[in-house]
Amino acid sequence: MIVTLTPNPSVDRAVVIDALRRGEVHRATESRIDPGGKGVNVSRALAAQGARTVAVIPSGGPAGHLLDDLLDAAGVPRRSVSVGGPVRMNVSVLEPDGTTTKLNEPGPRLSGDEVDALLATTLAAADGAGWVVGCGSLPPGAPEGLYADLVRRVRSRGVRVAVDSSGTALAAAVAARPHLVKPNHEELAELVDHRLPTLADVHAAAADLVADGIETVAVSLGADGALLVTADEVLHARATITHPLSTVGAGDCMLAGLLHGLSSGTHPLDALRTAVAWGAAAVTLPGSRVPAPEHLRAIPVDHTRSPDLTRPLGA
Ligand SMILES: Nc1ncnc2c1ncn2[C@@H]1O[C@H](COP(=O)(O)OP(=O)(O)O)[C@@H](O)[C@H]1O
Ligand SMILES: O=P(O)(O)OC[C@H]1O[C@](O)(COP(=O)(O)O)[C@@H](O)[C@@H]1O
Repeated sequence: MIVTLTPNPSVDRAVVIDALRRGEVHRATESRIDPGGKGVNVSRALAAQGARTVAVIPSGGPAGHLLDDLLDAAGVPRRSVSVGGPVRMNVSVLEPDGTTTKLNEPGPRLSGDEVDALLATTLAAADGAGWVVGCGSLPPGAPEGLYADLVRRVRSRGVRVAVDSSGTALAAAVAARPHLVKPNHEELAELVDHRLPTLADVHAAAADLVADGIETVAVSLGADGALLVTADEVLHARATITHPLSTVGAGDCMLAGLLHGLSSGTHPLDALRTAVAWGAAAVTLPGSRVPAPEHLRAIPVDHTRSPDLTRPLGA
């Protein structure tokens, strides 16, 4: 069982237009809504593959009701904590060449009691879980150290804990030593405060985090796949997708596949292969739709225990 905490979930609207031009009226050719927020997507991806999960979210306002309904309709188990402010609605603008522009709202302001209720609900759900994962940005009112607090409290219960966030929330969480972090390329560069142009740079930054006490650092690298670093191994996997449709939620599907693989006790290389297959399958689907088992069959994944670290990224 994998428990996800998304302190700032969303209803995601994806609109397809021919090309984005500032200041002009655009007529969308397609649109869809999905339940959103990073941990919500991790739970959706797990549930779509028949894996056990529960999503802990704050729920308030009309978008909160819609989010609850969308999750119920998708068969994603949830524990919603009622909050006063309205859940946010995020918009992704998708262009036919694969460019995705995301407009993310800040989210509702949470009170101290609401934050405490979210943590308490997550800890209650964590009893007997394989992993707990805290994901995404923090809404206004949530303390910067929320994930660090989550990490300490989940660890003290003997449960494994992961964090997928960015900026100061990620930096604070890293100091509390989660078992696993999943930054993307940009988030890792921001965390270590310098550019990471090659796989060797990504490896060095990830290895430093491992040396600081994080067991597994998995860095998602978009079309360059993902690098997984532990004290013993450096693993790389990637899948080639010729026509990406939407990258929204790909990182979340990748993390879901990784945690699923690791909790099934497979070797980390197999878990990374699963992760990359789930992430790559997600980019072949519209909006933040998560892959079903049939979407994974057509995704061949190259994987290696000895990656060429001199390779520039984005080549
Ligand atoms: N254009 C792409 N081609 C193939 N795989 C992709 C592509 N974009 C993303 N992926 C897959 O999805 C995963 C997550 O994507 P990434 O963009 O790194 O995450 P995030 O959404 O967190 O920024 C990658 O590790 C990779 O497996
Ligand atoms: O919490 P943040 O950083 O604002 O991100 C939330 C948004 O990111 C998503 O979780 C998608 O994440 P990724 O594209 O990074 O995988 C959306 O569902 C959601 O709208």
